[in-house]
Amino acid sequence: MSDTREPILEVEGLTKYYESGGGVVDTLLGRSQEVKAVDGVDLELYPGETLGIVGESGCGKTTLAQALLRLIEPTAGTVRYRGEDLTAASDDRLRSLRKDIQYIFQDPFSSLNPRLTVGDIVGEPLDIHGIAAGEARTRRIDDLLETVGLSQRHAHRYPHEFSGGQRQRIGIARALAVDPEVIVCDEPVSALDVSVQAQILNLLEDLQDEFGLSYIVIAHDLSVVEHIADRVGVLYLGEFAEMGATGDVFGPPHHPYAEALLSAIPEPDPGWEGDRIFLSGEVPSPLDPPDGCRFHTRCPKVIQPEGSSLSQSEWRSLLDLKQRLRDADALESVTAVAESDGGAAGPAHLSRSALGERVREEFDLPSPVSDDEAESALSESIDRLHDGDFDAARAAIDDAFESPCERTDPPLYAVGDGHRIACLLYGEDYPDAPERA
Ligand SMILES: Nc1ncnc2c1ncn2[C@@H]1O[C@H](COP(=O)(O)OP(=O)(O)OP(=O)(O)O)[C@@H](O)[C@H]1O
Repeated sequence: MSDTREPILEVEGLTKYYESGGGVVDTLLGRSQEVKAVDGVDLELYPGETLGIVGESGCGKTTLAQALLRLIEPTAGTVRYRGEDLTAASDDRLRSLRKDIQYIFQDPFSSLNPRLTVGDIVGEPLDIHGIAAGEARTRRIDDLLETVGLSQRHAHRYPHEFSGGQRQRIGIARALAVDPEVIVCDEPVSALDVSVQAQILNLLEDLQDEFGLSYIVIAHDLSVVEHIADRVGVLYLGEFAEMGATGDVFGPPHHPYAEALLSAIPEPDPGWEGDRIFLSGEVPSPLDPPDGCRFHTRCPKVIQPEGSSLSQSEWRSLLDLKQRLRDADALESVTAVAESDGGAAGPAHLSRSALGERVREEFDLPSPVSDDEAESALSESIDRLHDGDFDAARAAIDDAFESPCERTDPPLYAVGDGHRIACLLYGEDYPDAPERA
């Protein structure tokens, strides 16, 4: 969806690196590492729309949401609200801007002050911003409680007397108190029972219609954003992998990461087995994100060098082996088959052919693999491993198996109207890529 309207919120290059001191020795040596939680994110939010932001745990969703509002200080980048740069605003100005941009926290159990009555929780922002006092304040609180489906009599009770869904309603009433234009909702329903989730999402939608609100909704659950968002951004290791209208992101073409996330959405039909895509490996550490495309270490569609005749699954497995060899400092850390085959002495005592078999079995590689050159590089690497020469084993495989995805960090390529995907498959250098929309 291309939009000719002016965005209400415009974010450019937003970056948040956390300092991670490491251990005592690192500190003494003056070494500190940076957790690259959010790394140069651009986004726009248009008036009256809902932008969903999805991704696995740890991909930087909460950091992005909080850096947007300067609840944590961004390391770099700008956030413009109606043209005004929030990142350059004075503390006073920021306080006043926070009236327009509100934040709803993930956990309604811990985000409400247990010592305040519901009336005072909802009334607090009215006091802070000097919006209403006395009877007007009481009336406003009563109205707000009714707006979110609670009632006046709840004003004198305490948060612990309410269910999870009701507490989230209190959080929403509190956010609405100052008449905001934008609400950032951080996992607004993930702490709630499934039956209550739909009620809260419906409430958010009703309030959007009634008050013309714009939302950013953070969720790890794709079905939540499918339900509520007009556009969706898929975050991976602090960067957007894909962004577009919800219907476009949920349909092809996909970023391979988004495709894997979508394949994991449970279907209502219990007999449905589907084509779930299992990603290899763990999410890499944001302390040291992979070079090139951040997803290449797990991507099922990682690009092969020209002329390769390997199957895609062989290629993926060879890159997994290459990664394991890079990180390895002992044979045991390459292949986990130590005790059963090598006895107590470990895999170092395996014969050459047994070691080869174990490596192929563990990485799901046939013997031979379907490309002659690749087979000879793999055999050479296994030979060197058997000699205990890690550098040579690494070199044999490093040179032979190189993907452009390891070198080039893809920009977000336009694949349709307002639909963008950060994957080299959609770049001009790869004409075999799936057809553009
Ligand atoms: N204060 C902090 N100091 C150091 N690292 C942090 C800090 N807060 C978050 N991180 C790291 O930043 C990365 C992104 O975290 P963030 O909480 O933003 O992700 P998320 O997608 O919201 O995850 P979740 O859904 O689990 O909350 C993670 O690796 C996390 O460990």
